[in-house]
Amino acid sequence: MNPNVHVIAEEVLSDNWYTLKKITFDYRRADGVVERQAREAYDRGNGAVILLYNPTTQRVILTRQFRMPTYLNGNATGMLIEACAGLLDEDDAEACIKRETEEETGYKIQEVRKVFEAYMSPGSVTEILHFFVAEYTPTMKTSEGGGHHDEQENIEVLEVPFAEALEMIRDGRIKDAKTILLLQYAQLHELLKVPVAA
Ligand SMILES: Nc1nc2c(ncn2[C@@H]2O[C@H](COP(=O)(O)OP(=O)(O)O[C@H]3O[C@H](CO)[C@@H](O)[C@H](O)[C@@H]3O)[C@@H](O)[C@H]2O)c(=O)[nH]1
Ligand SMILES: [Mg+2]
Repeated sequence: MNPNVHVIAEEVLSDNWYTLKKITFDYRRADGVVERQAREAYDRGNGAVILLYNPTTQRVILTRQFRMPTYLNGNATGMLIEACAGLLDEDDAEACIKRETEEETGYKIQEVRKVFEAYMSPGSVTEILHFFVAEYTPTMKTSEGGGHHDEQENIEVLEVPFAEALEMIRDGRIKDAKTILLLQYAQLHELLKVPVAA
């Protein structure tokens, strides 16, 4: 607990699919002056994301789906290429990401490795995201994937050469922060080889 923060009031502004609150609080600045502030916070729970990579074929598994908030903000088709991800429910992050991987991509994976956690939009969204990587092989593909039919997910599964995925960051075809973080993690830690450009 932070002794410089004293919450005065919490008001629920919206409680539909997720929850938007307005928090009024007193904040003691470094110079000792106490200021009253208000901040809105959107709580949609926490999430997990995973990069599936195959060191033999030098490929990664990504997904493509429609994301309305991006459609509202400059993404002409609303389609977004992302690493497989999902919101946590009662399960822990590792169990959640294994289940989500099977639902969305059709790969049934046993071994995952957690690499870091990050707040993705700390000024407005409460969510912390758990980042994973895992190796996949063609034999792990047990179904088509595509996401939950009940949840109208319509997720397309893409298998992309790693070098091309990195190129897609540079040319703007990949514009999702969690996906960029994981692809750059893979590059930094040499999970896959990137051919040296001629
Ligand atoms: N009806 C309705 N459904 C919603 C709404 N918001 C989300 N959903 C549905 O709730 C489900 C959530 O699917 P998940 O796969 O669990 O989550 P995600 O949306 O892929 O979230 C992942 O990506 C986010 C964006 O990068 C991350 O923020 C999140 O942590 C996670 O990694 C999806 O079927 C989505 O359509 C809503 O307002 N109304
Ligand atoms: Mg998802």
